[in-house]
Amino acid sequence: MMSDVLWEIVTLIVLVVVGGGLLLLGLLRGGLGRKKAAPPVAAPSAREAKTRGANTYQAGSTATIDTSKGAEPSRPSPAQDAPVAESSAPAPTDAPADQATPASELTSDEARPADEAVAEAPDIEQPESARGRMTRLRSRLAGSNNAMGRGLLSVLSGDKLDDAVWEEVEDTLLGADLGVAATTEIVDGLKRRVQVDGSPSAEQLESWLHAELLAQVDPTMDRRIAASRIGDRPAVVMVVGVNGTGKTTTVGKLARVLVAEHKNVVLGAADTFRAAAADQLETWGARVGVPTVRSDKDGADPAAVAFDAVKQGIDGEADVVLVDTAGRLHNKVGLMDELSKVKRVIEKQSPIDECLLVLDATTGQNGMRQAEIFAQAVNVTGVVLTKLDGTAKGGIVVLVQRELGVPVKLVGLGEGADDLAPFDANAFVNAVLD
Ligand SMILES: Nc1nc2c(ncn2[C@@H]2O[C@H](COP(=O)(O)OP(=O)(O)OP(=O)(O)O)[C@@H](O)[C@H]2O)c(=O)[nH]1
Repeated sequence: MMSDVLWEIVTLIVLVVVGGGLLLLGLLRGGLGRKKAAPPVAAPSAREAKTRGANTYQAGSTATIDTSKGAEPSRPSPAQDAPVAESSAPAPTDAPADQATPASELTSDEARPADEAVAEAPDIEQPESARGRMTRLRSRLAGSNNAMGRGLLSVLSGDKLDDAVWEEVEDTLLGADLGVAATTEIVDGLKRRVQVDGSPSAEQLESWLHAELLAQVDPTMDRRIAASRIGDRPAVVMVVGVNGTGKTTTVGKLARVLVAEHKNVVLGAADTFRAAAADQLETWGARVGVPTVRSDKDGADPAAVAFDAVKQGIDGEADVVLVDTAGRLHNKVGLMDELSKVKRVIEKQSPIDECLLVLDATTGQNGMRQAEIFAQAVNVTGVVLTKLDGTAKGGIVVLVQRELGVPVKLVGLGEGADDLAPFDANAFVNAVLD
């Protein structure tokens, strides 16, 4: 009896010990199993953490002066010869176009590893010197405009110089957009010389024609551009003109001309009407290491942008500030008001030393009407005639100078980045009579 009770107690103890052990084991295994099944929490990569923490750089209304301007020039970029229309694409890099990042969207260098930032820095191009550009581009000018010269010379080289011949000379000059007054003066001048000389040789006639044309183009006009510091401040150049005439392109090309002359340039993107205009200008500037002052807001106040650009030019001791403006003409009063306001606001800090009017040479008389409207709003000091490579109407040079009383200072002779040349009266007449 006693041994039966003992056995029952021993069995009970064994069961309790084994059961407890199993329970403990089960609990332990269950706990570990649950831990294993939980998804791992990935630790953020160092790069992700930095990017999240970094501020995205947004170009504000003032840009910092790009100190890379003085940096050693890199090899010329193939983009230099690309059509200018393509310059509205993102800033030139060696990356394919769809990978290139517009300057306004760049993240600050803090956000990327140093080697990456270096690899993506835009190449600084070395623009071609402006000297002799018109001679280099002479074939472009001659290509379309020497039809007028050849026509005149062939008419004048006939057997006799009668009324029919003079009429044909007049028609050719008028057809090349010289305008009535200049045409009459040229024909009268030639007639007078013929009366004195009797029967001139073909060479003599050509040299008279050269002299008459040159007198009309007027080599004595002062075609220099205010682009050097005046006293203790930068020169301020305002560029006006109808959209599509090549205004923004001209400001970009002019910046290149000035950089080639070792000028320290600041660009002001005060054409806030067309959203892409500021990007386009900034791209031109970046190519030659020139800072662009802009606003990222569409339709921002152009006068405020112009003010900031001039301020940056003054503070940074630049040589020259080039201010691009909008030129929509559908509302003449609005345009005049806007341009006058830009002018007024700039003049709170500095006089405007130069106001260049950009005209498309292919628009002929229509362009002249536009020119007059601009001349009423601002004090135009010089004309840039663009697309002279694409027209046989080079006589517009003479017409525009007569009508506005200001010289043609620069001519656009192609879509290439260095196809803007200082206007040279002799080279122009030589090309026409080539
Ligand atoms: N053939 C030729 N094309 C030119 C010349 N200058 C500019 N262009 C072209 O003219 C077109 C218009 O140029 P833009 O600079 O965008 O015109 P814009 O007047 O500034 O227009 P907005 O920026 O809207 O004010 C572009 O396709 C240029 O490549 C030139 O001298 N010759």
